Amino acid sequence: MPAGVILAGGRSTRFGEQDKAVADLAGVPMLRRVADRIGGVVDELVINCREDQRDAIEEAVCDYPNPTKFAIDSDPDQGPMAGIRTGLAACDDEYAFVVACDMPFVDSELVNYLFERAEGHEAAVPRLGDGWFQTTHAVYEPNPMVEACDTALGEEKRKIVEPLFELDYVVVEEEELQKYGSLESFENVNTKAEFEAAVQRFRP
Ligand SMILES: Nc1nc2c(ncn2[C@@H]2O[C@H](COP(=O)(O)OP(=O)(O)OP(=O)(O)O)[C@@H](O)[C@H]2O)c(=O)[nH]1
Repeated sequence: MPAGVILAGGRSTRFGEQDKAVADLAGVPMLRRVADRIGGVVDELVINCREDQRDAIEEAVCDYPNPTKFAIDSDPDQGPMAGIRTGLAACDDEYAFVVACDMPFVDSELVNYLFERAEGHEAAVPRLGDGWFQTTHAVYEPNPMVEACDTALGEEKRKIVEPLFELDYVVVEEEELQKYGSLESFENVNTKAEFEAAVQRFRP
């Protein structure tokens, strides 16, 4: 089975004081909810974060059933693309699903489908009806994507779609995604209000 990479190296500025990765989402840290949701479709889990986040995140995944490793940012605050790069560089697998720590509704059926669509290509990237590529909810072949991120970062191109254009990638459109899973998968939690709304949805 392939790997899962959870991105958690952001500063949660819209969220407030606390690191949203480990915020208690109806009894379970948010990042752990993401990990649990994808646990059946990935065998190893790579967590990208800063060194100062590590202890709290380690506690959140200490009893996670699959092998877990950390990919720590040597140069923090370089944006999500740098996080994707660091996370993927720690993967030995043929493919990896990259997901943000603030996507607690991630749907494993969709993740499975993205792995299928990536076969024979270097990436499978969803695109929703609004036209945005969901690069932090996508499957990549680690080596080519790491190389493409290095090129983009080296040229100071910070847009997260930039490395894609170096890859043989397939776009998975909203209409297709809907047939295989729930679009809730792409919802992310940025603010306290969004977090409270998510808590209500997780409460029995
Ligand atoms: N490694 C790394 N990951 C990042 C960085 N910035 C954002 N991310 C991750 O990328 C994903 C999407 O980022 P955002 O939703 O903007 O999260 P954030 O940056 O923590 O939140 P804001 O500060 O409110 O923008 C999250 O999983 C973040 O943890 C960064 O500078 N480095």
